[in-house]
Amino acid sequence: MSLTLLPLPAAEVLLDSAFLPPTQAQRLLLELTHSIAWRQESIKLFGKAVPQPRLTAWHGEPTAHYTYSGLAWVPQPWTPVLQALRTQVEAATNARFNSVLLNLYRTGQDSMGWHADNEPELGLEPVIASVSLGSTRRFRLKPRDVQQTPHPPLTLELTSGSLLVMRGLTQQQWLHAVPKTAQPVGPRLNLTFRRIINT
Ligand SMILES: O=C(O)CCC(=O)C(=O)O
Ligand SMILES: [Fe+2]
Repeated sequence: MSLTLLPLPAAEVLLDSAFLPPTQAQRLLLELTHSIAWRQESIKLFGKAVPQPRLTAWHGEPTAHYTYSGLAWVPQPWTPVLQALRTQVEAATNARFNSVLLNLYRTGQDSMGWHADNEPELGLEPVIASVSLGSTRRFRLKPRDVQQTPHPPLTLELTSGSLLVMRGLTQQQWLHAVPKTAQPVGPRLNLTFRRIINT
């Protein structure tokens, strides 16, 4: 399959719903669920530590320092499985990545709020490549400023083995989220490949 550009103003969002064969996606889901040292990090909200509603892990080159939601992340080293997937993602996107953030949404109650991946370490127009494994979850996108970018919010169903790419102005002009769902859903594992620019 191949990446298809979505017709959005002031954004470059591409989706390949069949990036990985279902058997590889299933194998990766099981392998990563068990081998990654998942952690539930807390973020500080009004001085109070609030646990994030998902499990996370961060792997990459030792030089790829990163601050995320006020947390200083020390990357774990690449594993052979993550390296192999990175090679596949680099070939499909024609981009280079030096780190990957992993998110495990255990149930429909796990989620990610509205945000942009616009940390200075990522540069002005980052390429972010997102691989989804396991249960389908809704991925929401909306303009940061609807006056400036008139477009209604949209929802993508990110299925197992899909590849979503955000690049160009997407992180400057748009926000994205993975909302909670009341539907009974199994675990979903998401990997976002990133390039950290250390200045
Ligand atoms: O789980 C997803 O699809 C999105 C993850 C995400 O937005 C992030 O890690 O910044
Ligand atoms: Fe994000």
